[in-house]
Amino acid sequence: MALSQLQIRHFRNIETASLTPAGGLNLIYGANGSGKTSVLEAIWYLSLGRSFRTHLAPRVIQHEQPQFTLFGRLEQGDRLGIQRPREGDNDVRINGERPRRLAELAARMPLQLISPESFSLLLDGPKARREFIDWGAFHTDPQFLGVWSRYRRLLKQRNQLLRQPGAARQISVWDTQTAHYGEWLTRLRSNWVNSLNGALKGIMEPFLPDVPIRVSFSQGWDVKTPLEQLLSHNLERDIQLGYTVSGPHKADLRLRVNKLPAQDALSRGQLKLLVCALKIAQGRVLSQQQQRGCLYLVDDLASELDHGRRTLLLEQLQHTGSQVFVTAIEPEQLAMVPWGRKFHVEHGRITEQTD
Ligand SMILES: Nc1ncnc2c1ncn2[C@@H]1O[C@H](COP(=O)(O)OP(=O)(O)OP(=O)(O)O)[C@@H](O)[C@H]1O
Repeated sequence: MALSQLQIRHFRNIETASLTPAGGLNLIYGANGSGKTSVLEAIWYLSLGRSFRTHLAPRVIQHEQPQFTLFGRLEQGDRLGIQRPREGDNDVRINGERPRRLAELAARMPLQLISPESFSLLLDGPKARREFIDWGAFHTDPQFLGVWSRYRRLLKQRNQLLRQPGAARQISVWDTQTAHYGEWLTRLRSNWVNSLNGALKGIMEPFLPDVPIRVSFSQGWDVKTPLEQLLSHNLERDIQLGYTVSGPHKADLRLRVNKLPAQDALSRGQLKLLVCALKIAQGRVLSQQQQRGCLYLVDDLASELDHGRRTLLLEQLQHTGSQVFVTAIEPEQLAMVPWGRKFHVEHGRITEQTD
């Protein structure tokens, strides 16, 4: 899966740009504030219908402009487009048609973002790690989205009923369904983490040799207890608290080094490498299971990494065989691999550079 064409109009400081990226490594370089991250943000927006920097979509529309437009063509021919006016919603098109769900965009263009903020995967609460697991389950199992949405709806309804006096009997009736979808969701997640663990071993070794990292799936409640039994057992407490305390909505990915949480045992550079290894492993399992890879967006690759680790990361990205977009301030910082294409960004203008 690769973008063979990208057009950006009135997005951040980019007035208009048209890129024909390489199927492999693409370098986007330029001074601070030139618009490099905005290119990655545009690709991300085109896949997910939102930014990774703000939840306020009008912020990404170029100042003084009424809307932005993004267009991408995938190598197998699909055409993706999004237009976003200051007032109103995204107008999304796939091959000229409005999709029923935004998720249809994401399904066509799986992305992994590695940025200086990616540490949050390890440092923040479990939500980011659940999303990380769910990314893989979503892209490899067509049932995932339906099962996940159903569980979320049932959980929301349960939490509403927990706050209604006298609804205990009604909750018990619904709990059979909640448990059914919750257990199903957990199986899909657990399958994904098992596959991920297999791929991670080989990837982690060159990144963090001699660091014994253990990755395990925590499903959100005691594995020995069936979910329906747990919900029934916790009902009184859940009513008192007004929400469902345990279940798949509390799932997490645990990363430990010698029994310590990874974030307490590793340096910042090592944490960045661990995040990179996890994201590269996600893409590898996807391509093994689906014969289609994901696209990697790597913002400010050089930060926190020494020359040897930068080389290693670039080589590992190259080995994925995926399309990769990397930003850097100085192209010389990343001259250790042959780049498919290089783009120079200056005050929002993007030009392809030939050596
Ligand atoms: N809505 C907008 N309209 C116009 N310009 C904007 C808008 N939002 C942000 N900008 C400007 O766009 C520029 C590009 O920002 P971007 O983060 O893409 O740069 P960058 O090249 O990645 O910088 P750095 O190397 O410092 O990370 C910034 O100067 C910013 O002030």
